[in-house]
Amino acid sequence: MELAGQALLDAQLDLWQNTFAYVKSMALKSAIDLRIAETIQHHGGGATLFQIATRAMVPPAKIPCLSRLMRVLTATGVFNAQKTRSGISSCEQLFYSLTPMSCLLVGSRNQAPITTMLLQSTLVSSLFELGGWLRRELPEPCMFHLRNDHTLWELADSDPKFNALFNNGMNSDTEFIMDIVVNEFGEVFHGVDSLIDVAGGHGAAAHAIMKAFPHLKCSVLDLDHVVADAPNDTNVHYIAGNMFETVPPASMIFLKWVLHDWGDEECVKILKNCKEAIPPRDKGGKVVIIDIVIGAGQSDKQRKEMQVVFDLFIMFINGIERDENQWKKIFFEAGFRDYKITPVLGVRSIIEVYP
Ligand SMILES: C[S@@+](CC[C@H](N)C(=O)[O-])C[C@H]1O[C@@H](n2cnc3c(N)ncnc32)[C@H](O)[C@@H]1O
Ligand SMILES: O=c1cc(-c2ccc(O)cc2)oc2c(O)c(O)ccc12
Repeated sequence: MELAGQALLDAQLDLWQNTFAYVKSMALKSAIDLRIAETIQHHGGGATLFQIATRAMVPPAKIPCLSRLMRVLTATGVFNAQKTRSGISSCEQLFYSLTPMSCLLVGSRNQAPITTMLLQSTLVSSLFELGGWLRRELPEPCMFHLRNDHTLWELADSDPKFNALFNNGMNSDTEFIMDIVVNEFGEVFHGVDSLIDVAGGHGAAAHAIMKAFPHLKCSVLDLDHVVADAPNDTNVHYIAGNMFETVPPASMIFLKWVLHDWGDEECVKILKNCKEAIPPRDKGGKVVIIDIVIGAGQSDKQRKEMQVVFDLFIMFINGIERDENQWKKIFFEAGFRDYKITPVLGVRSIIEVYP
């Protein structure tokens, strides 16, 4: 392909957009670190540069740099900026406000904890290993292990700060998505009287389900050290155990963001244990999975791109996002007979699996 003129410059622009994508990520991270969305909300939905600088403790000499950061965050749709005349001099100044994206950095649907977790250095730096990791023969450590000398789960177990960052991040995601699941797709839980949230962490999903359906008896199964730190002020019942060994009985088994951590063989093992835990289909038994199904649902470019980017991202812990055929294969190998994919959670789907 011989490019010339404008096409050549457009190609360079594409290259730069991909090369500098991380600068946008770091601008977003700094907006969270400096609590800019909270400052805008604190000032009634519109804040000046000076107000943002004051609450973020940015010294006067750095205000021009902060202004340049705000220019990027406005250009990339994180914030809006509007010119307004104010004060005695009636000079023009910018008022920054929230966009739908930055509304997710404040309030009850706050996604700042998961965004902070995703943009911290142990995770981001793992992806520096991608090229080298691809050249290594199997079996070998995942990118996270190569970079940090521990698996993610080992680090969570040994480093309380990392553990808190990870659990708070996962909790904020769970609260966000479960609010939609129970309010808009609550029929998934109809006819169910007991549920085990397998590998449910600190129980944010079980808590949301119990709040919406108080008759439902909800338990969380997770590893000893996770259950040891679980909150004790809820009606959720916590069970310390290993999903590869056994899953306690219930009419429904719930798995959110769990199977994408594991290869097919491990998933089949987990799903077989889930199948043993539930009654037959005509007695209401089913497994409900919240995960990505690549290619399911609206196939707009942005959604499809996010699904495959997420798949590459989760490779950092040897995880995988699956398409329908890949899911089908593990369901049938685990002995299930039927499944239904409802692709209604943005890039994620609700998958109901029947014995
Ligand atoms: C990505 S987190 C998902 C947590 C939760 N489902 C959510 O969406 O917030 C994966 C969870 O799997 C748990 N886990 C890993 N190995 C496990 C095992 N063998 N048995 C039970 N839980 C396990 C981890 O402790 C962690 O809480
Ligand atoms: O490192 C992660 C990140 C996530 C994740 C990303 C985006 C969200 O909105 C929620 C969660 O999920 C993970 C996960 O499920 C896992 O088992 C390991 C690592 C991560």
